[in-house]
Amino acid sequence: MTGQPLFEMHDVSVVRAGRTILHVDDFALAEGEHIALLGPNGAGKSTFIQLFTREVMPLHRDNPPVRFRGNPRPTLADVKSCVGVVSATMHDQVRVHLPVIDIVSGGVFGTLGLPRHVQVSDAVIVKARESLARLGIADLSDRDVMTLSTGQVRRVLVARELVHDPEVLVFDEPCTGLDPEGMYHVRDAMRTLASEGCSVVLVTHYPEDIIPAIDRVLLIKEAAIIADGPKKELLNSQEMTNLFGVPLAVDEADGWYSMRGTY
Ligand SMILES: Nc1ncnc2c1ncn2[C@@H]1O[C@H](COP(=O)(O)OP(=O)(O)OP(=O)(O)O)[C@@H](O)[C@H]1O
Repeated sequence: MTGQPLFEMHDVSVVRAGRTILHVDDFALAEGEHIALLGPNGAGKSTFIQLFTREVMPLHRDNPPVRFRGNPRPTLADVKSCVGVVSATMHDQVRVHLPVIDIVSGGVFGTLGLPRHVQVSDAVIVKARESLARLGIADLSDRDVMTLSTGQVRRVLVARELVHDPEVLVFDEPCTGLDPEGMYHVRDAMRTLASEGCSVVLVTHYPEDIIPAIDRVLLIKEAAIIADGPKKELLNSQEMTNLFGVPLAVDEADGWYSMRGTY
């Protein structure tokens, strides 16, 4: 790795209710790098992401265990200025009748719609329309978000993150609850953004979500990183069977992976 990493961890422990829910010996993510975190329910993936986004603090160490661009004490604002997050949890919060353009413009304020009494500038609206166009959903701009399909809302939430030009986009289980059409478009959005130079950090249970541009895979199980390396070495039947604890077979075609149970 050349240059200063975007994010590094050394001897990091997160403890909740007296239990270590994640321990990381060493990890570094380079600027612009794409990565997928794969692991079973409760493994510690979201905790890992929340360390990155400064929503979770590790146990104190004399030598700061987490650094963001070399800074041992980055603020939430430092991280938010360059990292966007799209998650199914955020999706659950979309429960108001608002035009899509307001949802996307709200990304500038970090809110799901536009805050009361806020007059949004023309520049923000232009940026929001551009973000929708980047994802191929410009035609949804004036629709009531509550009338969209689950897959369309998920893409609107990606567009909402794009309004502040993130350098890194975290996709936390982005395809959960989507039908094949929704999955297709969300994976296509990840593909487009990665090809445009945005670093993609993906959290998933399924190799199918891992777009070809992601080469590095982190396997997380029982609060620890059990493997960190190129996907061609880790996305195979043996590693997946060990990771999820049931017999699984992995196939690859044109850089895309698929996984099924063997019985
Ligand atoms: N505040 C908390 N108090 C106690 N336990 C917690 C707390 N937060 C998380 N945990 C536990 O820590 C473990 C790791 O949680 P985490 O959400 O990071 O897992 P995950 O890999 O993202 O799981 P999933 O795939 O189900 O989303 C889980 O067993 C969870 O129950």
